[in-house]
Amino acid sequence: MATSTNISTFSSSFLKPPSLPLTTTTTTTSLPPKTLPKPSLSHAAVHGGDTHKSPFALSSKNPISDLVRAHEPHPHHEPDPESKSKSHYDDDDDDEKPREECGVVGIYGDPEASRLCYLALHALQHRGQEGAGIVAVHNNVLQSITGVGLVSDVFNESKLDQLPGSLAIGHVRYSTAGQSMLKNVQPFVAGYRFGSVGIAHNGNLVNYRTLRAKLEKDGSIFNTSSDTEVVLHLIATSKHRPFILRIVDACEKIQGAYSIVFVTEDKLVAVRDPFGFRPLVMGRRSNGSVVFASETCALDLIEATYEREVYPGEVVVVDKDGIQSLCLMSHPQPKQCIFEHIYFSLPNSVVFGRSVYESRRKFGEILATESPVDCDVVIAVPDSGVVAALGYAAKAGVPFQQGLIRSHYVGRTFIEPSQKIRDFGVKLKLSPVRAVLEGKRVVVVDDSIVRGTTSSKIVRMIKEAGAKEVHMRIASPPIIGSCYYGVDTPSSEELISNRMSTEEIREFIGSDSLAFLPFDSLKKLLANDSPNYCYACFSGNYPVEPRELKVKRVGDFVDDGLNGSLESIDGGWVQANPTPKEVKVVGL
Ligand SMILES: O=P(O)(O)OC[C@H]1O[C@H](OP(=O)(O)OP(=O)(O)O)[C@H](O)[C@@H]1O
Ligand SMILES: NC(=O)CC[C@H](N)C(=O)O
Repeated sequence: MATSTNISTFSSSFLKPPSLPLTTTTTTTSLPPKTLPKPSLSHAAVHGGDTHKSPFALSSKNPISDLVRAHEPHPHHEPDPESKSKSHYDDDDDDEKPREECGVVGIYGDPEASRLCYLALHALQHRGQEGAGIVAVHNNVLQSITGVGLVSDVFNESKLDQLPGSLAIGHVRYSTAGQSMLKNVQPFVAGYRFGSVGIAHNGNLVNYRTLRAKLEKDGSIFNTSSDTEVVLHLIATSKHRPFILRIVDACEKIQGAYSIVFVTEDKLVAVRDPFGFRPLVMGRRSNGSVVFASETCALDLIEATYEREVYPGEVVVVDKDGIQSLCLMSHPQPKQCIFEHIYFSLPNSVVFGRSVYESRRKFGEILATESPVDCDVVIAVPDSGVVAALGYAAKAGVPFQQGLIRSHYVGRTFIEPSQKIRDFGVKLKLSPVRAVLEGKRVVVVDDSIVRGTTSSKIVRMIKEAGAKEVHMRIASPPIIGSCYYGVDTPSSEELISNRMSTEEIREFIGSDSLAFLPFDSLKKLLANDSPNYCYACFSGNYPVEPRELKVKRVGDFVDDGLNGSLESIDGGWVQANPTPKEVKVVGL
C-alpha cells in the first residue's frame, strides 16, 4: 500500500493558551522550572483502600500524591434528558461492519523504546489498520513519525533509527471520529505553554463536538477532525498545575470512552475513563521498564510481564521518581466493552481480567447447549468465529472442520471486476471447502451479525458448495444499538436485529436455522462480573448518553472556507488552502 508519512520534531514552543495548534518547532528549549502549588482539583484521589489497590508503591518523592483530594460524584452519572437519539456519531465511512478499534502502547525506561513500541503495534495491528505512529522522547524533544496504512507500511529500520530514546508511545488507528487521513493519525503531539505533550487514544468521546465548539469560540485552532485533539486543547487551557493535574482537569471535562497514553519530556501517563470502556493493561520488562498496552498480546510479544489493568478512572504516572497512581474521579460501576470479548481482542489476550479465548469457547458451548441441532460438521467463519466454533463442536460432540478458508492477503481495498461477480467481497476473503461441506448438515459459527450481509453471502456460498443444510449459530446476542464508545458500528436503524426478528433474519440470510447467544446466558456466564460490562449494543442502554447527534457525514459537509467550525473542515483543515502543510517535515 502506498503510504504517506509525517516525521516531525516537537519541543517546547511556549504557546499561550487557549490556542494549541499542532504545529511544530525545531527549536530545542529547556523547560521552565515546574512549580507544584496547592491542589485545586476536587475530584482526584489517590488510589488505595480495598478497591483498586495498586501493586506498586503509591508513595514516592513526587509530590503529586500530596495534591489529591476526596471523591465526588461524577457528572457522567447524570443522564442527559435531551439526548435520546441512537444515531451514530459523525464521520464514519461506508463500511458495513463493526470495525476494530485503536490500539495504544507506551514504554518508559527502555533504551529501545520506539522499537518495542513498533513490535507492540504489530501485535495490536488487528485493532486498527488505517494508520500508525510512534512518538519517542530524546534529549527532552518529542520526535514523531506517523503514516497511513499498516505498521509495516509506516515503519522501517531507518525510520525507527530516527526515534531514539527510552520513552515512547505508539498508536494504530481505526477512525471513530474524524476521517481516515494522515492528519488524523495518532499519536498527536503539541507544544503548550509549559512543554510538549503527545497523546495516543483508544475510544470515542461523546461530547467532543460541544467541547470543540467552546474551545474554538475561545480562540483555539484545531488541526485535525479527530475527537482526540480536544484533550490536548483542554490540557493547554487548563489553569491547573502541575501537568498531571491538567490531565485530570481535562479528563473531568471529556465524556465517553478513553484509554489514553500521554508522553511528555520526562513522563509517561496512562489514563482509563471511569467506566473502563476500553481495555488498558500494564506490564514490566525484566530490565524494569514499564509498559502500557491495549491488550496483553502486545506485552507478550515484547516479553513484558502482565502486572495488572489500569483501573477504570485511574491515572498512572511513570517518571524518574517511580510510579504514581491517582484516582481520576469517583468510580461509577465499570462498564467494560463486552464486544472486546466477542470480536475485537485477540483470543490470546486477557482482557478485563478474563481470557478472551475462554470467553469465546464458552459462548460456543452455550450455543451448543441452548440451540442444539442435528449436524455432521461444525465450521467457523474465520477468524473471529473459530474459538466459539471449537467450543460448539466440543460440547456437541461433532467434528470441527475448516469449511471456509480465509485469505490473509486481502486488504481493505481491491479492484472489483468490471463484470459483476456475485458476493465478490466475501468470495475474495473466504473460500468454501467442498470436501468438508458437500452433502453435509453444517453448523456455521460466527461472532456477530450486524447488517446481515456477510451471513447471507456465506450461507449461499456454503450451499453452493453442496451443503445439505446450513445452521447459523452466532456467538453474541442480537446487536440492536450502535456503539458510541469506540466501535464503529452502523447507525441503529441499519442493524438488522433492530428491524427483524430472529426468524425474519433467518429467512433473510437463507439458513435452515439461526440462533444467537442468549443475552441472559451471557450475563450468567460473567456471573458477579456481569454488572461491570457495557451491553449497550445488545440492550440500547447507554452508560454515558451520547449527547451529540450525527446529522451528516464529514464528506457531506459544505465547506465555506470561512470559519473553523467542524462543518467547514475536511480532516481538520479549512478547505480554502488546497495543499495545507500540516507539520514541519524533517528527514523524509
Ligand atoms: O452482518 P454483517 O454486517 O455482514 O457483519 C458481520 C460480520 O462482520 C464481521 O466480520 P468482518 O467481515 O469484519 O471480518 P473479520 O471477522 O475477519 O474481522 C463479523 O465477524 C461478521 O462476520
Ligand atoms: N478506534 C478508536 O479508538 C479511535 C480513536 C479516535 N476516536 C479516532 O477516531 O482516532
